[in-house]
Amino acid sequence: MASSAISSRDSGNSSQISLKSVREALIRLEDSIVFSLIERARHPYNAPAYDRLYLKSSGSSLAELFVKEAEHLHAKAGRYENPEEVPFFPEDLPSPLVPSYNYPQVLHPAGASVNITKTIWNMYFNELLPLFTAEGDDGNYASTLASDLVCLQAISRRIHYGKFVAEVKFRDAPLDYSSAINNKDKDALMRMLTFERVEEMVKRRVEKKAMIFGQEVTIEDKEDDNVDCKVNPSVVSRLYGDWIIPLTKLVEVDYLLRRLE
Ligand SMILES: C=C(O[C@@H]1C=C(C(=O)O)C=C[C@H]1O)C(=O)O
Repeated sequence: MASSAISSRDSGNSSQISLKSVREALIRLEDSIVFSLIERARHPYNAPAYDRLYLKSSGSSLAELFVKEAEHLHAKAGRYENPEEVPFFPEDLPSPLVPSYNYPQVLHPAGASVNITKTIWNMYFNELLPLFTAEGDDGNYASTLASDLVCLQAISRRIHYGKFVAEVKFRDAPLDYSSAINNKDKDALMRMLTFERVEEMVKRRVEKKAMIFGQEVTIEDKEDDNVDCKVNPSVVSRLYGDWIIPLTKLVEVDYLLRRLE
């Protein structure tokens, strides 16, 4: 299954994007998110990596420096040319060194600029990380932050995918959406784009993925059903229920409000 609904080389005509293909991309991103959390959980919380006082002279945390510098490198390699990718520190990013790739232009230009990375950053470091890491400090801050970066990128990509979801929903019912957009009626937009049954399925599926992907695999058959998971499946379900799904919907509403500019 492709991880993107729109940017694969042979996807051709951008108008072929559908709610089904976008939802398939979201399902594939669940795997990336669950695996990234499992990788991060190899290390304890490692508080100095996030403490601005730890790097005495810089005024930033090691986490901020790490993500900024990584994004500079990724920008040079062309990462942010893809409309699915949103940097956490868009200021002063270098231009790509690579020739441009012709990504299909699916999004409305005004909506393309929706960016809620600050909210995602605060949620990840202040709320989520303490829920799935053990207390403690093993000193491995570089590999810890490399894992944080992968988590942040996967979660942010999933949430900002709401732009594509919203574009498809708009194209499927332009008259209904246009009237709510013209009235700036956020509640009506939220009601129109919400599918509770789909959300319930997503939460149940990610919990199951965390259970399956996070098991210790042995060659003997296990008799014990009480397997220890590398990341608590109920934390993954909560991550989706409390943060990823509501923030995806926030991106959808923000995108739609700019869709007719
Ligand atoms: C992303 C969608 O929009 C909403 C958000 C969902 C999500 O974040 O998983 C699921 C259903 C909808 O309420 C969608 O319809 O697929």
